[in-house]
Amino acid sequence: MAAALLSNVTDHASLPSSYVRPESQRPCLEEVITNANIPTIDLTSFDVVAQVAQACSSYGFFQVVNHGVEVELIQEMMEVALEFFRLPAEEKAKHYSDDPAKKMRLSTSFNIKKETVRNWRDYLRLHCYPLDEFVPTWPSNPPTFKEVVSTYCSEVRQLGMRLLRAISLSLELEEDYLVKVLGEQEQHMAINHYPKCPEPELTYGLQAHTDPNALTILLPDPTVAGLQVLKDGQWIAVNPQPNALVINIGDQLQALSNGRYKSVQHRAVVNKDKGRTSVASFLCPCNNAIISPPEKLITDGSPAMYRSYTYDEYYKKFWSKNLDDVHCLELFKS
Ligand SMILES: O=C(O)CCC(=O)C(=O)O
Ligand SMILES: [Fe+2]
Repeated sequence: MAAALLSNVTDHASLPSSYVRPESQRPCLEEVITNANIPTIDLTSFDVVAQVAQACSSYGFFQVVNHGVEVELIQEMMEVALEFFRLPAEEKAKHYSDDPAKKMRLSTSFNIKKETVRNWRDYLRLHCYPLDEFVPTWPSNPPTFKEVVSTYCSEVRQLGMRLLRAISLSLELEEDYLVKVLGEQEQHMAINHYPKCPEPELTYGLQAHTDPNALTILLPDPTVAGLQVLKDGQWIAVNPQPNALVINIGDQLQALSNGRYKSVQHRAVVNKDKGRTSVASFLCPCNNAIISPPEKLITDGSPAMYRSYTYDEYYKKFWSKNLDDVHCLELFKS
């Protein structure tokens, strides 16, 4: 099974047809805007809430600096992620699974049982909260994996809570509104690895999608750009900044903000000369959290956009679909 992993092959001579997108769905790399970038917010600035409001309503994406996650830890996290994908095929095979219900699995593409065209990506998905429940199930190779990743997860969680409080305030809600509604949040991680690709203009590392969770904190590869964000119908390249983390609003914050903040489409493209690695941390509502727009954000001019639902219902629907299908939130419109 693990033979399916892209990272088991050092140099791919040509792009297998299963990865080739139809002409109308290719990335058109020459049309991507590379000199714009998403907003950067210094979390020590005095007007963080106003900057968050601006970034969330205009881009749904921003980078943060002075975010409190130690620089050495960020570097160690990236290093252990790279090391993991360099492990021998037999070692990686132990973790391989295509079943999205598994709480720890190494897989490839996105959802190979549902999709028609593959994505040029391998990924390791982990559940990360509570740590003492899940760390024992994680890979023990590389030997520093558990320690580095668990420390990174706790720091990122703290940052996530801080951001959720700023986002609540930016919506003129009580500071702990979102943290309370989301309940005992789950935390998932996707360590994405996109090897060098022989024909990057024909495929994606990860096709356009929105994140189904509440808030995502991405550690991008500092050496190569690849993440692109849709803004006013155009794809903007996110140029990684040293030690910055990339934040985006997921589907649940779009619903909980009654559509004021958008869970924006983004994608990862690949390139010929360099592999790329990214580490996405997803804060997810607890399964029985009720997602429903706050009274305060429902007005005559903006009625409730979505019906109430539990996150469990949403997440099951999300994984039962292919990313090419209609957007999952559309199915929850009131
Ligand atoms: O690799 C990236 O830059 C994006 C990853 C991503 O969007 C995801 O894992 O949901
Ligand atoms: Fe994503």
